Parts: sequence; C-alpha cells; structure tokens
Amino acid sequence: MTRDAGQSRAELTDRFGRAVDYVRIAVTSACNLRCTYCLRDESEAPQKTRQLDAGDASRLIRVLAEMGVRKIRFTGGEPLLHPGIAELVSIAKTTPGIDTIRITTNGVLLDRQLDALVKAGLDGVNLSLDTLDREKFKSITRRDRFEQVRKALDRLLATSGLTVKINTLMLRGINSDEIPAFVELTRNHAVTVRFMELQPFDDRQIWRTGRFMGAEMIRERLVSACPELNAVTGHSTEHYSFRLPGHRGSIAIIPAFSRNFCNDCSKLRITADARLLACLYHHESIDLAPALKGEMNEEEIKKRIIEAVQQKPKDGLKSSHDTAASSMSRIGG
Ligand SMILES: Nc1nc2c(ncn2[C@@H]2O[C@H](COP(=O)(O)OP(=O)(O)OP(=O)(O)O)[C@@H](O)[C@H]2O)c(=O)[nH]1
Ligand SMILES: C[S@@+](CC[C@H](N)C(=O)[O-])C[C@H]1O[C@@H](n2cnc3c(N)ncnc32)[C@H](O)[C@@H]1O
Ligand code: SF4
Ligand code: SF4
Repeated sequence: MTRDAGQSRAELTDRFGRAVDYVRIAVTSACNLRCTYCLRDESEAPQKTRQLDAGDASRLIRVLAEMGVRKIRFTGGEPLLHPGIAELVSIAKTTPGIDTIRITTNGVLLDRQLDALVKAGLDGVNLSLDTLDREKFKSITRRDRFEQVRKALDRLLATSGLTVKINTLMLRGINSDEIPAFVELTRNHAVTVRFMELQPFDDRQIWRTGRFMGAEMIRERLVSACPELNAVTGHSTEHYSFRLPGHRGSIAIIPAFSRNFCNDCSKLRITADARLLACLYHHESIDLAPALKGEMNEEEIKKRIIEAVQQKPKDGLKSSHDTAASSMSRIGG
C-alpha cells in the first residue's frame, strides 16, 4: 500500500507487507583497508570521495524517523574515517523515534574513537574481522593493521552496555580453519560471532576464484568443530544461530548470498553516493543527492523514500545481479 507522503510517523510498508524500520547509511566510500573481497588496492584515495555532512544527516534522519524508521546503522567505506562520525551518532540518538544506532566498522580506528562514540549514544558495534592471525590479516586486507583491530576488539569486549558482534567472512582455504578460534571468543564474552557468505560485490577480485563457502558448508564445519552446539533463534540475517553450553556469547551464520532471510527484510540502504537502494541485489536506485543539497523539500524527500520502499523485491533472488563489478564499499554491506 502506498502511504501518504505527508503522513507523520507513518509506518513504511512494502508491497509484500514488510515494515521497513531499519536504514543503513554509508557515510563515506573511503576506506583505510583494501580487503580483497571488496576493494582494489589502487582504488581511489579517500579525499576524492564524498562524505555525508551533519546538516544533511540531520534532515534525512528526522524525515526517516517521521516515516517509522527506528534503527540506523552507519557503515561505509569505513565509517570511522568520517571526521564527524560521533556527531552523526549524536544526531541520530537525539532524533525522536530513533531507538537504535549501530556501526559496522573494520575497527582500525575504533580504539581511539570508542569513548566518544559511546558518549554520543552508540548502542552497538559490528566489527568485521576475518582472521586472528596477523599475517593472514595483512594478506586479506592488504594492510598491516591487525594489532590495532585486536586492541579494539579487546576494548569492545571489555565495554559494558554495547551490543557487540563480530562479522567473519568465510573464505575457503584462507580462514576456514579458524572457526574454533572465533567460537572460543564466545566462551567468556557476550559477543555474537557471525560467519558470513561471500557475495559478488568484490570489484572483480575473488568472487570467481573458488573461495566461496555456502552456509551449509560453514554449518557442517562448525558442527564438526563444536558438536555440543545448541540451536537457538537468531536475529534478522542470522539464519542459523547457536550457543555452546556454558558460553556467554552466541554463534551465527549469515547466508548473505543464499538470501533465505528475505521474508523478514526490514531494510533500506543509502549508498555512499547518496542513492536509495531497495535491496542489496537491486539493479536500480533512487537519487537522493538533490535532497541532501537542500534542493528538495521534505515532502519530495518522503516521496522518494516511499518510492524506494515500493521497489523492494520479494527477495534478493528476484532482483539478482550476478555482477562482480561493484564494490561493497559504496553500498555499505
Ligand atoms: N543479502 C543480504 N545481506 C545482508 C543484509 N544485511 C546485511 N547483510 C550482510 O550481512 C553482513 C553483516 O552485515 P551487518 O552490517 O553486520 O548488518 P546486520 O547483519 O543487519 O546486523 P544486525 O543489525 O546486527 O543484525 C554483511 O556482509 C552484509 O552484506 C541484507 O539485507 N541482505
Ligand atoms: C562494506 S563493509 C563497510 C564497513 C566497514 N568498512 C567494515 O568492513 O566493517 C560492511 C560489511 O560488508 C562485508 N563485505 C564487504 N565485501 C563483501 C563481499 N564481497 N561479500 C560479503 N561481504 C562483504 C564486510 O565484511 C563488512 O562486514
Ligand atoms: S570490507 Fe570494509 S574494511 Fe574492507 S575494504 Fe571494504 S569497506 Fe574497507
Ligand atoms: S537480499 Fe534484498 S530483500 Fe533479501 S534481505 Fe537482503 S536486502 Fe532484503
């Protein structure tokens, strides 16, 4: 059902009856790592890329909240490279209607920014970390930053009141032997370790090189490494979710490529180049740049948001594009 663009606090509902209340905003496309499944080493320098400014963010988040959005995730590129990231968190936190503000980060700059982010009202951090080995980290990310990220992880695990998740992208023959080491982190910490499928947004790098591990294969490896796992109910993208007896944290598998959690999809994305994306796998997007430049009034912005919600496909397979051309650094994951 198409809603009246002028309606305040309307719930955004798509053609399949799914309420959209979660928006992922890529605040920059710049990144300080060059993960082989995401960006080319020679990708453009950070200063050439666009960043979301505080005034734009404030207007946009207020409009989204009025339309029923409750959760904002800042992502990128690397969101902590945005010079005003704590201010963006604070803007979201003080917007009436928004109740959850989280960040997905590679953690390189987290140790020094965590206090400011928590003070600004951050509720949770999803830390992307694919290996616990320094040399492997260097070869996956093309940067020698493991020690900074490990330090950030230790700080995160010691910070109370934050929801902490670790995103580990499973790459066959590269980090598939590290499942037990990641599971071990759940023993003493209330963290969710999530093993994820590779997706074809890798800037034409490793998608076609046999590194993909499907959710079933990951599950088999996990169960064989930890036979005592108990199945529990996971959150949203966490299609499989488990706990080990006596462990404080949980373990999940995200079938991001298999896309079997679309029935519950509640998301809209704003890419680093200010486009509204109805689905991670959608071909088309709606331009929001004029809105961010102050060239559209509030009603027009709402119309574009409603249009994007109406474009949401039943599932990501219906709008599938098997392209390895784009990079996740612009979409935000
Ligand atoms: N196919 C698909 N993959 C997704 C979707 N949302 C997140 N992912 C993938 O899941 C991985 C982890 O994403 P996160 O940024 O941690 O976000 P999330 O899974 O929504 O996190 P929570 O809000 O904590 O559940 C990334 O690789 C994303 O590409 C989605 O809607 N569809
Ligand atoms: C694009 S990054 C942006 C945020 C931040 N730079 C980070 O790495 O957490 C968001 C998520 O997308 C994931 N990602 C990037 N490229 C991917 C790909 N080709 N397939 C699956 N996930 C990917 C990363 O592992 C990360 O968890
Ligand atoms: S996955 Fe994140 S950290 Fe890695 S290159 Fe992409 S944007 Fe950067
Ligand atoms: S693939 Fe598309 S429809 Fe499915 S959960 Fe992801 S964004 Fe939603």
